[in-house]
Amino acid sequence: MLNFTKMNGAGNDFVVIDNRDLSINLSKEQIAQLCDRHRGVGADGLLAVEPAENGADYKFRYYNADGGEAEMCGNGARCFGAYTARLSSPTKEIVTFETIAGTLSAELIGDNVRIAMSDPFDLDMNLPIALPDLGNIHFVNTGVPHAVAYVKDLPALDVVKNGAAIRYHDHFAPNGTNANFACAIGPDHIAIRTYERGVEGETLACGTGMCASALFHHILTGAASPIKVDVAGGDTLEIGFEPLGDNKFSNVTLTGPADFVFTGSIEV
Ligand SMILES: N[C@@H](CCC[C@H](N)C(=O)O)C(=O)O
Repeated sequence: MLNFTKMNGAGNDFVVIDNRDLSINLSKEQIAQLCDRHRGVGADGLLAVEPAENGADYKFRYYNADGGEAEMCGNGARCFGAYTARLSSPTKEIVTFETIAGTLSAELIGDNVRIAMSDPFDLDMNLPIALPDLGNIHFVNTGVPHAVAYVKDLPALDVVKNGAAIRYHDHFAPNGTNANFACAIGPDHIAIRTYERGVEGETLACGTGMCASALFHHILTGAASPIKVDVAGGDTLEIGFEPLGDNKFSNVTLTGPADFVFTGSIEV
């Protein structure tokens, strides 16, 4: 029997397991089955809490719904922060955790959690990719790879068709990329929709995708930090950053909700 907690961050939902004693060994197939919305718990991904190896409080492991491990997940990091904060008594207000994308921290601020993200890298603009419904496509790695395209009519966009065309484009082979579609709705406010690698569909929110899209909004319009981001699930989150010039950034933060939904146990 596997005990788990179901959580979501702005509608991006996760199965969370406590594996601090490293007694749980799930195969890729078992993780995919747990995340299956018809045959399992149902989630966009699975988070596992493991013991840290580098002096942080915990180690963060993240698996997409297809069972493949990813370096980071922004919404997952907020849920991981809220979950691990409760593992100590009294509840911690700041938790640090190592991820494949570096050591991050989560700070509990009222009902929200703020993640201090790793510095973005590999930023590249106006990629040599032409797709019928889209304008210029940009790329940055904000913990995981993200392509961002600005579009005129976000609600009408076929995110699955266009997202898959970018995700599987030769330019991003062999690892592929997540794909975000953004439009400005105010000077420091954008709306985005995201196609997630490993879910192979649109999710209600993607934290690392919000960070990527906000950084390009700053580069393209000069909008100052923080930038508000509306996501498909209806929430508005906030991205902070410090521009260093030459399209480099530090102190990127992601602030938004992290909600506990239910706990349960399931046979695997
Ligand atoms: N949901 C995420 C990103 C999860 C990883 C992604 N699907 C990938 O494979 O790169 C987020 O909130 O950042």
